[in-house]
Amino acid sequence: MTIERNPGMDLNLDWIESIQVNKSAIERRAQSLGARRSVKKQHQAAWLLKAITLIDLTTLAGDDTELRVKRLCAKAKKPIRHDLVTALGIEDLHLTTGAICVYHDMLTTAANALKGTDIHLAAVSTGFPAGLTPLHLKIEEIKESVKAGADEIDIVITRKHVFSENWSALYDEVKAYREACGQAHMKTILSTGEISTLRNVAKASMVCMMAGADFIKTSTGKESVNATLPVSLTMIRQIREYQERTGYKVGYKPAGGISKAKDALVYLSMMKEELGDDWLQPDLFRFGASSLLGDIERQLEHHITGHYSAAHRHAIG
Ligand SMILES: O=C[C@H](O)COP(=O)(O)O
Repeated sequence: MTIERNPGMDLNLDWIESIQVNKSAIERRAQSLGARRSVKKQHQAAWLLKAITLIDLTTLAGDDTELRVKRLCAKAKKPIRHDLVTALGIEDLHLTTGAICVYHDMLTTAANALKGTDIHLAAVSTGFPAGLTPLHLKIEEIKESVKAGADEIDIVITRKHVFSENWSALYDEVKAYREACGQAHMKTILSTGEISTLRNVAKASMVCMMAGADFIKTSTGKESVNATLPVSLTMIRQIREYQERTGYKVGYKPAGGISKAKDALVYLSMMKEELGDDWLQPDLFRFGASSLLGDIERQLEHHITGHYSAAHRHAIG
Protein backbone atom coordinates (compact mmCIF):
# COMPACT_ATOMS: atom_id res chain seq x y z
CA MET A 1 0.00 0.00 0.00
CA THR A 2 1.39 3.43 -0.92
CA ILE A 3 0.14 6.27 1.20
CA GLU A 4 0.16 9.69 -0.37
CA ARG A 5 1.97 12.18 1.83
CA ASN A 6 -0.22 14.70 3.62
CA PRO A 7 0.39 18.03 1.84
CA GLY A 8 -1.43 20.00 4.54
CA MET A 9 -3.68 22.95 3.75
CA ASP A 10 -4.21 26.58 4.72
CA LEU A 11 -5.22 27.09 8.33
CA ASN A 12 -8.98 27.49 8.52
CA LEU A 13 -9.72 29.04 11.91
CA ASP A 14 -13.50 28.78 11.46
CA TRP A 15 -13.08 25.04 11.06
CA ILE A 16 -10.87 24.84 14.16
CA GLU A 17 -13.24 26.92 16.28
CA SER A 18 -16.19 24.76 15.25
CA ILE A 19 -14.62 21.54 16.61
CA GLN A 20 -16.69 20.01 19.40
CA VAL A 21 -16.02 16.88 21.47
CA ASN A 22 -18.77 14.90 23.16
CA LYS A 23 -16.73 13.87 26.20
CA SER A 24 -19.30 11.52 27.73
CA ALA A 25 -19.88 9.69 24.42
CA ILE A 26 -16.10 9.31 23.97
CA GLU A 27 -15.73 7.99 27.50
CA ARG A 28 -18.57 5.51 27.06
CA ARG A 29 -17.05 4.21 23.84
CA ALA A 30 -13.59 3.96 25.46
CA GLN A 31 -15.06 2.01 28.35
CA SER A 32 -16.81 -0.47 26.09
CA LEU A 33 -13.66 -0.97 23.98
CA GLY A 34 -11.63 -1.66 27.10
CA ALA A 35 -14.20 -3.97 28.66
CA ARG A 36 -14.88 -6.47 25.88
CA ARG A 37 -12.60 -9.10 24.35
CA SER A 38 -11.00 -7.23 21.46
CA VAL A 39 -9.92 -10.17 19.28
CA LYS A 40 -11.26 -13.76 19.21
CA LYS A 41 -8.92 -16.10 21.02
CA GLN A 42 -8.11 -18.18 17.92
CA HIS A 43 -7.02 -15.04 16.04
CA GLN A 44 -4.95 -13.52 18.82
CA ALA A 45 -1.55 -14.87 17.78
CA ALA A 46 -1.95 -13.51 14.25
CA TRP A 47 -2.96 -10.12 15.63
CA LEU A 48 0.00 -10.12 18.00
CA LEU A 49 2.33 -10.79 15.08
CA LYS A 50 0.66 -7.92 13.24
CA ALA A 51 1.19 -5.69 16.30
CA ILE A 52 4.93 -6.41 16.19
CA THR A 53 5.14 -5.00 12.66
CA LEU A 54 3.54 -1.80 13.96
CA ILE A 55 5.93 -1.08 16.83
CA ASP A 56 8.34 1.84 16.89
CA LEU A 57 10.75 0.04 19.20
CA THR A 58 12.00 2.81 21.41
CA THR A 59 14.77 3.72 23.78
CA LEU A 60 14.80 7.29 25.03
CA ALA A 61 16.81 7.25 28.22
CA GLY A 62 19.57 9.52 29.43
CA ASP A 63 21.78 6.50 29.98
CA ASP A 64 21.34 5.04 26.46
CA THR A 65 24.56 3.57 25.07
CA GLU A 66 25.63 2.38 21.65
CA LEU A 67 25.53 -1.18 22.93
CA ARG A 68 21.92 -0.81 24.10
CA VAL A 69 20.92 0.66 20.74
CA LYS A 70 22.70 -2.11 18.82
CA ARG A 71 20.85 -4.70 20.92
CA LEU A 72 17.56 -2.91 20.29
CA CYS A 73 18.19 -2.93 16.53
CA ALA A 74 19.01 -6.64 16.68
CA LYS A 75 15.66 -7.14 18.43
CA ALA A 76 13.88 -5.06 15.77
CA LYS A 77 15.37 -7.30 13.07
CA LYS A 78 14.46 -10.52 14.88
CA PRO A 79 11.66 -9.53 17.22
CA ILE A 80 10.78 -13.00 18.46
CA ARG A 81 12.92 -15.93 19.52
CA HIS A 82 13.96 -18.46 16.90
CA ASP A 83 12.17 -21.36 18.65
CA LEU A 84 8.91 -19.37 18.64
CA VAL A 85 9.33 -18.52 14.94
CA THR A 86 9.79 -22.22 14.20
CA ALA A 87 6.92 -23.31 16.42
CA LEU A 88 4.62 -20.77 14.75
CA GLY A 89 5.79 -21.84 11.28
CA ILE A 90 6.44 -18.26 10.19
CA GLU A 91 10.07 -18.46 9.03
CA ASP A 92 9.07 -17.02 5.63
CA LEU A 93 7.42 -13.90 7.08
CA HIS A 94 10.73 -12.13 7.90
CA LEU A 95 8.97 -10.32 10.69
CA THR A 96 10.47 -7.04 11.91
CA THR A 97 9.24 -4.09 13.93
CA GLY A 98 8.08 -1.02 12.01
CA ALA A 99 10.87 1.26 13.23
CA ILE A 100 13.49 2.01 15.82
CA CYS A 101 13.05 5.30 17.70
CA VAL A 102 16.02 6.99 19.41
CA TYR A 103 17.56 10.32 20.32
CA HIS A 104 19.68 12.08 17.69
CA ASP A 105 22.93 11.02 19.31
CA MET A 106 22.17 7.34 18.63
CA LEU A 107 21.18 7.70 14.96
CA THR A 108 24.50 6.74 13.38
CA THR A 109 24.73 3.60 15.50
CA ALA A 110 21.14 2.66 14.66
CA ALA A 111 21.49 3.50 10.95
CA ASN A 112 24.52 1.21 10.69
CA ALA A 113 22.79 -1.57 12.59
CA LEU A 114 19.67 -1.38 10.40
CA LYS A 115 21.49 -1.23 7.06
CA GLY A 116 19.98 -3.59 4.47
CA THR A 117 16.61 -3.81 6.23
CA ASP A 118 13.27 -2.04 5.61
CA ILE A 119 13.04 -0.97 9.24
CA HIS A 120 12.43 2.76 9.54
CA LEU A 121 14.63 4.95 11.71
CA ALA A 122 12.88 7.61 13.79
CA ALA A 123 14.50 10.37 15.81
CA VAL A 124 12.75 12.35 18.51
CA SER A 125 13.45 16.00 17.88
CA THR A 126 12.73 19.70 18.47
CA GLY A 127 14.00 19.72 22.03
CA PHE A 128 12.16 16.50 22.98
CA PRO A 129 10.47 16.06 25.42
CA ALA A 130 9.69 19.63 26.61
CA GLY A 131 10.27 21.42 23.30
CA LEU A 132 11.44 24.61 24.97
CA THR A 133 14.67 25.27 23.08
CA PRO A 134 14.86 28.17 20.58
CA LEU A 135 13.00 27.59 17.31
CA HIS A 136 16.06 27.94 15.05
CA LEU A 137 17.87 25.24 17.05
CA LYS A 138 14.85 22.93 16.83
CA ILE A 139 14.79 23.36 13.04
CA GLU A 140 18.52 22.69 12.89
CA GLU A 141 18.06 19.59 15.04
CA ILE A 142 15.55 18.16 12.54
CA LYS A 143 17.89 18.82 9.62
CA GLU A 144 20.85 17.23 11.43
CA SER A 145 18.80 14.12 12.23
CA VAL A 146 17.66 13.73 8.62
CA LYS A 147 21.31 14.08 7.55
CA ALA A 148 22.29 11.40 10.09
CA GLY A 149 19.87 8.89 8.55
CA ALA A 150 16.46 9.39 10.19
CA ASP A 151 13.62 8.90 7.73
CA GLU A 152 11.02 9.69 10.38
CA ILE A 153 11.10 12.66 12.74
CA ASP A 154 8.98 12.75 15.91
CA ILE A 155 8.57 16.43 16.83
CA VAL A 156 7.05 17.92 19.98
CA ILE A 157 4.79 20.97 19.84
CA THR A 158 5.00 24.09 22.00
CA ARG A 159 2.27 23.38 24.54
CA LYS A 160 1.72 27.06 25.41
CA HIS A 161 0.33 27.64 21.90
CA VAL A 162 -2.45 25.22 22.82
CA PHE A 163 -3.09 26.74 26.28
CA SER A 164 -3.40 30.20 24.71
CA GLU A 165 -5.42 28.80 21.77
CA ASN A 166 -2.91 30.48 19.48
CA TRP A 167 -3.67 28.15 16.59
CA SER A 168 -1.81 30.20 14.00
CA ALA A 169 1.39 30.06 16.10
CA LEU A 170 1.02 26.26 16.39
CA TYR A 171 0.32 25.98 12.66
CA ASP A 172 3.37 28.10 11.71
CA GLU A 173 5.60 26.10 14.05
CA VAL A 174 4.52 22.70 12.72
CA LYS A 175 4.69 23.91 9.12
CA ALA A 176 8.28 25.05 9.67
CA TYR A 177 9.12 21.61 11.09
CA ARG A 178 7.42 19.98 8.10
CA GLU A 179 9.65 21.92 5.73
CA ALA A 180 12.79 21.06 7.71
CA CYS A 181 11.88 17.35 7.54
CA GLY A 182 12.20 17.34 3.73
CA GLN A 183 11.46 13.79 2.55
CA ALA A 184 11.36 12.38 6.09
CA HIS A 185 7.96 11.57 7.53
CA MET A 186 6.89 13.80 10.40
CA LYS A 187 5.08 12.56 13.49
CA THR A 188 3.66 15.32 15.64
CA ILE A 189 3.58 14.64 19.37
CA LEU A 190 0.79 16.53 21.15
CA SER A 191 1.72 15.58 24.75
CA THR A 192 -1.96 15.02 25.40
CA GLY A 193 -1.42 14.50 29.15
CA GLU A 194 -0.32 18.13 29.37
CA ILE A 195 -2.80 19.94 27.15
CA SER A 196 -5.73 19.37 29.51
CA THR A 197 -8.97 18.89 27.62
CA LEU A 198 -10.21 16.57 24.88
CA ARG A 199 -11.31 19.70 23.00
CA ASN A 200 -7.72 20.99 23.05
CA VAL A 201 -6.54 17.57 21.88
CA ALA A 202 -9.03 17.60 18.99
CA LYS A 203 -8.18 21.15 17.91
CA ALA A 204 -4.42 20.65 18.18
CA SER A 205 -4.74 17.40 16.17
CA MET A 206 -6.52 19.22 13.36
CA VAL A 207 -4.09 22.18 13.31
CA CYS A 208 -1.11 19.78 13.11
CA MET A 209 -2.70 17.86 10.23
CA MET A 210 -3.43 21.12 8.38
CA ALA A 211 0.23 22.03 8.86
CA GLY A 212 1.28 18.79 7.15
CA ALA A 213 1.76 16.18 9.91
CA ASP A 214 2.04 12.67 8.42
CA PHE A 215 1.21 11.16 11.81
CA ILE A 216 -0.26 12.56 14.99
CA LYS A 217 1.13 11.00 18.17
CA THR A 218 -0.18 11.18 21.72
CA SER A 219 2.80 11.47 24.03
CA THR A 220 6.50 11.59 24.64
CA GLY A 221 6.31 8.77 27.18
CA LYS A 222 7.70 11.28 29.72
CA GLU A 223 4.42 12.87 30.84
CA SER A 224 2.61 11.56 33.92
CA VAL A 225 -0.39 10.61 31.73
CA ASN A 226 0.43 9.15 28.32
CA ALA A 227 -1.72 7.33 25.72
CA THR A 228 -5.31 6.69 26.81
CA LEU A 229 -8.35 5.37 24.93
CA PRO A 230 -10.45 8.58 25.25
CA VAL A 231 -7.57 10.66 23.90
CA SER A 232 -7.01 8.12 21.12
CA LEU A 233 -10.67 8.15 20.09
CA THR A 234 -10.61 11.95 20.04
CA MET A 235 -7.52 12.02 17.83
CA ILE A 236 -8.57 9.30 15.40
CA ARG A 237 -11.96 10.90 14.89
CA GLN A 238 -10.14 14.07 13.85
CA ILE A 239 -8.07 11.95 11.45
CA ARG A 240 -11.36 10.69 9.98
CA GLU A 241 -12.72 14.23 9.75
CA TYR A 242 -9.54 15.42 8.02
CA GLN A 243 -9.74 12.57 5.52
CA GLU A 244 -13.42 13.26 4.83
CA ARG A 245 -12.66 16.92 4.15
CA THR A 246 -9.37 16.61 2.24
CA GLY A 247 -9.06 13.01 1.01
CA TYR A 248 -5.71 12.56 2.82
CA LYS A 249 -4.97 9.81 5.29
CA VAL A 250 -2.94 10.79 8.36
CA GLY A 251 -1.37 8.14 10.58
CA TYR A 252 -1.82 7.60 14.30
CA LYS A 253 0.77 6.72 16.95
CA PRO A 254 -0.28 6.10 20.53
CA ALA A 255 2.82 6.18 22.73
CA GLY A 256 3.83 5.93 26.34
CA GLY A 257 2.83 3.28 28.84
CA ILE A 258 1.58 0.72 26.28
CA SER A 259 3.32 -2.37 27.60
CA LYS A 260 0.70 -5.15 27.57
CA ALA A 261 -0.19 -7.31 24.57
CA LYS A 262 -3.88 -7.21 25.50
CA ASP A 263 -3.85 -3.39 25.40
CA ALA A 264 -2.23 -3.50 21.97
CA LEU A 265 -5.10 -5.70 20.76
CA VAL A 266 -7.64 -3.20 22.05
CA TYR A 267 -5.87 -0.44 20.09
CA LEU A 268 -5.87 -2.54 16.92
CA SER A 269 -9.54 -3.37 17.13
CA MET A 270 -10.31 0.30 17.83
CA MET A 271 -8.39 1.35 14.69
CA LYS A 272 -10.13 -1.29 12.57
CA GLU A 273 -13.58 -0.30 13.79
CA GLU A 274 -13.09 3.47 13.73
CA LEU A 275 -10.93 3.97 10.62
CA GLY A 276 -10.72 0.65 8.77
CA ASP A 277 -8.04 -1.80 7.68
CA ASP A 278 -5.74 0.80 6.10
CA TRP A 279 -4.92 1.96 9.63
CA LEU A 280 -3.60 -1.48 10.52
CA GLN A 281 -0.57 -0.98 8.28
CA PRO A 282 2.76 0.53 9.40
CA ASP A 283 2.31 3.45 6.98
CA LEU A 284 -0.66 4.63 9.03
CA PHE A 285 -0.32 3.16 12.50
CA ARG A 286 2.49 2.67 15.02
CA PHE A 287 2.79 1.92 18.70
CA GLY A 288 5.51 4.00 20.38
CA ALA A 289 6.67 1.50 22.97
CA SER A 290 9.79 0.36 24.79
CA SER A 291 8.47 -2.74 26.56
CA LEU A 292 5.41 -3.95 24.60
CA LEU A 293 7.42 -6.37 22.47
CA GLY A 294 8.53 -8.37 25.52
CA ASP A 295 4.94 -8.97 26.61
CA ILE A 296 3.86 -9.90 23.07
CA GLU A 297 6.64 -12.47 22.96
CA ARG A 298 5.46 -13.93 26.29
CA GLN A 299 1.86 -14.12 25.06
CA LEU A 300 2.91 -15.79 21.81
CA GLU A 301 4.65 -18.43 23.86
CA HIS A 302 1.30 -19.22 25.55
CA HIS A 303 -0.43 -19.41 22.18
CA ILE A 304 1.95 -21.99 20.79
CA THR A 305 0.19 -24.54 22.91
CA GLY A 306 -2.66 -24.68 20.45
CA HIS A 307 -4.51 -21.66 19.20
CA TYR A 308 -2.34 -20.61 16.28
CA SER A 309 -2.99 -21.87 12.78
CA ALA A 310 -1.12 -20.88 9.62
CA ALA A 311 -4.52 -20.12 8.10
CA HIS A 312 -4.66 -16.99 10.28
CA ARG A 313 -1.56 -15.52 8.74
CA HIS A 314 -3.60 -13.50 6.26
CA ALA A 315 -4.28 -11.04 9.10
CA ILE A 316 -0.63 -10.02 8.96
CA GLY A 317 -0.52 -9.08 5.29
O1 LIG B 1 7.50 7.24 21.89
C1 LIG B 1 7.65 6.31 22.66
C2 LIG B 1 7.56 6.39 24.12
O2 LIG B 1 8.53 7.22 24.64
C3 LIG B 1 7.68 5.02 24.71
O3 LIG B 1 7.14 5.04 25.99
P1 LIG B 1 7.24 3.73 26.95
O4 LIG B 1 8.67 3.65 27.35
O5 LIG B 1 6.32 4.07 28.09
O6 LIG B 1 6.80 2.55 26.18
